[in-house]
Amino acid sequence: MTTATHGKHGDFAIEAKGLVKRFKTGRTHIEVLKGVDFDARHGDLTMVMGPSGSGKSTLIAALSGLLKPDAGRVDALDVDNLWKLSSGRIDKFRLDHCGFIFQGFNLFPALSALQQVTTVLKYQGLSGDNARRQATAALEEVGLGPRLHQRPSALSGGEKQRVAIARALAKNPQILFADEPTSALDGENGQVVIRLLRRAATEHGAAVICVTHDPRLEAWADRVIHIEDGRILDDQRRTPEANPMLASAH
Ligand SMILES: Nc1ncnc2c1ncn2[C@@H]1O[C@H](COP(=O)(O)OP(=O)(O)OP(=O)(O)O)[C@@H](O)[C@H]1O
Repeated sequence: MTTATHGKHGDFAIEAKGLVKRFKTGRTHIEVLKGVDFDARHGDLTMVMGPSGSGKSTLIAALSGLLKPDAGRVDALDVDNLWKLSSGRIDKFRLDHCGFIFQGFNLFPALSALQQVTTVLKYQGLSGDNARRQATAALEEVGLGPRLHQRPSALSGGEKQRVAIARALAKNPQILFADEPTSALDGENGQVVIRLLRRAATEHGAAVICVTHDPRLEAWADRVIHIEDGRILDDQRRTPEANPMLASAH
């Protein structure tokens, strides 16, 4: 199951130029993004690292159509200047093309693992049977075949995060945004999540953009971007280790 590279921006799934975002706190404005240029390619696992408060989550929100920047533009897939679209069309773009994974899992307490995933697919227009089939396949891919009918309260943190990943991947998104996806997980579950993100890039061809403090992710990344105080300080392309499990054990 590979997403063909497409979109008029070629290899780039997303390109942003000159992003500025300010927040008002009392009478003062703080500038959280100070003219950030950013891009991410299909098939790459791009890591965004930086200290707390450096603007990582704000960047993800501006790139994904969740938070309007004060200046700058975002071109994504076939869309020129995402922020010029109506809010309804931005929502549709996100629903059709983007997956999200957050540290808090964001699962509905009353729904089983299978229902968490089918709900999103039905919202996208799939019929009940197709949604169930696709959701089951996505949950099996993350190793949750035997836990399809459990609710979040009966799942471990690692399993909940895998449900969230299955939900994000089930629609085969071209862009996958992950914000601190391993921070609530122990080492072993963190590794499972990292491997799934790697696979989303390599096997599904998604542009995976992952904000993290977790240095274990670095071995799996194609690119590591460091952001500090609203500016990109460093942008390194690297070759992921053949066996990052072993690499990270040293
Ligand atoms: N809605 C808001 N109103 C005011 N200030 C905000 C708002 N959202 C974020 N900020 C501020 O912007 C700065 C950057 O926040 P952001 O969440 O992007 O940082 P981050 O790098 O993701 O941090 P962390 O690693 O702690 O999650 C912080 O100082 C934060 O307090």
